[in-house]
Amino acid sequence: MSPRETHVEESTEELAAFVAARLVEVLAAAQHEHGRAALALTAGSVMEKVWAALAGSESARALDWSAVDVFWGDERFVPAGAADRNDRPAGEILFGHAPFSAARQFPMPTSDGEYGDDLDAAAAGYARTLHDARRPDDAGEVPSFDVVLLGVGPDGHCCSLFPDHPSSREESGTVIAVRNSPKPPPLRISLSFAGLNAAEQIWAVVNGSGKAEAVARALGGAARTEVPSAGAQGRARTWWLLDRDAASLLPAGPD
Ligand SMILES: O=C(O)[C@H](O)[C@@H](O)[C@H](O)[C@H](O)COP(=O)(O)O
Repeated sequence: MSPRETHVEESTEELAAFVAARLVEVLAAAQHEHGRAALALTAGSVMEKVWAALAGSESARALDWSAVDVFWGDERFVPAGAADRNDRPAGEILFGHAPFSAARQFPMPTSDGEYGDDLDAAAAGYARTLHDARRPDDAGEVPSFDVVLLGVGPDGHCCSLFPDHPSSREESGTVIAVRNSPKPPPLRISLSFAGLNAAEQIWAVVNGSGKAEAVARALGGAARTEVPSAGAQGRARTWWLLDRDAASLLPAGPD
C-alpha cells in the first residue's frame, strides 16, 4: 500500500494535459520493464478530456500502442454499442483511431454477448479474462495494472463501488456483479477493491467543485464503505490528481 499523494493543476484542461503526459511516460517505462503496458480505464467527463488530450499529444501518438493492454475498471451491463457503455466514448475519442487502435482491448462483457444477460457469469468471465491476460511477471490474480485512471463521483464512488451499498462491502473476488446501482443503469460490472488495488499505480483524476467534498472526505480518512474512493490504494503509488476546484476543500499545504 502506498501513501496518498496529491497534485493540483489550475484548470481541468491543464489537469487533463498533465495526466496524459505523465501517463505516456509510465506506459513507456512499463513497456521497457514488462514488454507490455497494462492500463485500466474508467469513464466520466474528466476522463473524456484526458482521452482527448492523449489523442492530441505528439508523445502519446509516438508510443507503441500495440504493446498496451487496455482493461476496464467498471462498465454498465447494457448491450454492445449502447449509448451509455463506458467504452463507447473511449472508442470514439481514442481507440477507434490510429495509432491508439493498435492497443489490445479487453472490454467488459455486454448484456447481449457471450454470457447473455447473466450478470454473475459476465463478472466471473471478466475475472477469467483478467487472469488470463496477466504478464509473466504479474504475481496476482489480475494484471498489476501499471496505471488505473480512476474517476470519482460526487458521492465519492469509484469504479462501480458505491457508498453504503453492497458493492463497497464485497470482500471476495477481483470482479463483481453490481445490482441496484444508485447511479443508472442499475446493472454493472466492477473491479472489487481487491481487483483495483492489485494495481501498481492508481491515479484518481478529479475535477470541479461538485467533487470537492468527496475529495476532502476520501483524503481525510473516511471509511471505504462510506467513501469508496478512500479505499483505492495502489501498491506503488496512489496519486490524487485534481484541479483547483476539486482541491478547494483540502487543508492548505504543498501540492
Ligand atoms: O460508470 C459510471 O457511471 C461512470 O463511469 C462513473 O463511475 C464515473 O467514472 C464517475 O462518476 C466520474 O464521472 P464524472 O467525471 O462524469 O462525474
